Amino acid sequence: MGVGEETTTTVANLPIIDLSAPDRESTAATLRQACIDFGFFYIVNHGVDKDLFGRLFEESQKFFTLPLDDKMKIARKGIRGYTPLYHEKLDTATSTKGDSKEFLDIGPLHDEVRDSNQWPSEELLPNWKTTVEAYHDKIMKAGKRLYSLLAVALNLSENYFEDIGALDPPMPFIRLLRYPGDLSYYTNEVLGASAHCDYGMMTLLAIDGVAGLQVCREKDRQPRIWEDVLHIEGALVVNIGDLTERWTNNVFRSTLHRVVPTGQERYSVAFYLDPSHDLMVECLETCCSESNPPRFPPFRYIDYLLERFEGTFEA
Ligand SMILES: O=C(O)CCC(=O)C(=O)O
Ligand SMILES: [Fe+2]
Repeated sequence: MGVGEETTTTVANLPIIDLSAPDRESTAATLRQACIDFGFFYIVNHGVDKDLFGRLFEESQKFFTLPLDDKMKIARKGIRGYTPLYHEKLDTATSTKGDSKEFLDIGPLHDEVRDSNQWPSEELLPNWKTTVEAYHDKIMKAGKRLYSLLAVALNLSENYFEDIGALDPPMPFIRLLRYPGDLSYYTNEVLGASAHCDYGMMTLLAIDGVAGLQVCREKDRQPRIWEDVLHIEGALVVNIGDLTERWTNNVFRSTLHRVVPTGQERYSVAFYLDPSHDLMVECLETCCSESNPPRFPPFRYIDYLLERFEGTFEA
């Protein structure tokens, strides 16, 4: 767990945002406060039903249960495909081997790039692709609702992110993750996911009910205080990424988080809701003023993203 870090006993009391609530102004106000206080919240009534979550986790489990040779047939090329245990290290400040997790990244599914994805063999897993595509479809719809709610929460027009081309095209990634249950895969330094902030706009995370996810609200304070994020049946956990922190001039926070081992195997599915790679990101007009000037110069999203990836993957 690292020197100077406390073990956690408290539970993060994260706000719950109802995506289908009729009063959008009041939902947006709750979202704003959640992004200022925590950078993490739950969403409910998001349009992904229990049956689809069930099928998604079932297919995920089937993939990770395949022999390593089969999984390596779709080993990561660029930023898509399978990454075995210990090959990614989210906390680049530590000198140990990578995180104890394996995962499969499925990139955007719009027409021009959908063929760049690597899918498990249809003979081995006949329902895999259709299940992940169905999940992508539903969660992207939830993501678009979040985009407009976020705009309202920032005192911008509801279509703000669409109007500036953030969805032109959107570049979301689905990451299916498995953390081994056997504690011999971990050490004090090797966690399931080492402490990190997400890079992009927002992450919508489906977790399977096994504990392990923790947040640290004060990233610069030592020792770090970690709080457990509990699973709420049917809810997704959402967190703000560094891109949004910069976009909002640090008004919304991108919160440090990690996954610690519990002795139980754990599955999760992250949906990184990322904007168009060519998007120019500059401080939102509602987040700066003469007395509070922008803290970050404008940047093109892909340039920033590639910089963030540096050093996290083993060559
Ligand atoms: O598996 C989890 O619960 C967290 C995953 C995560 O933080 C990430 O993929 O960025
Ligand atoms: Fe994360």
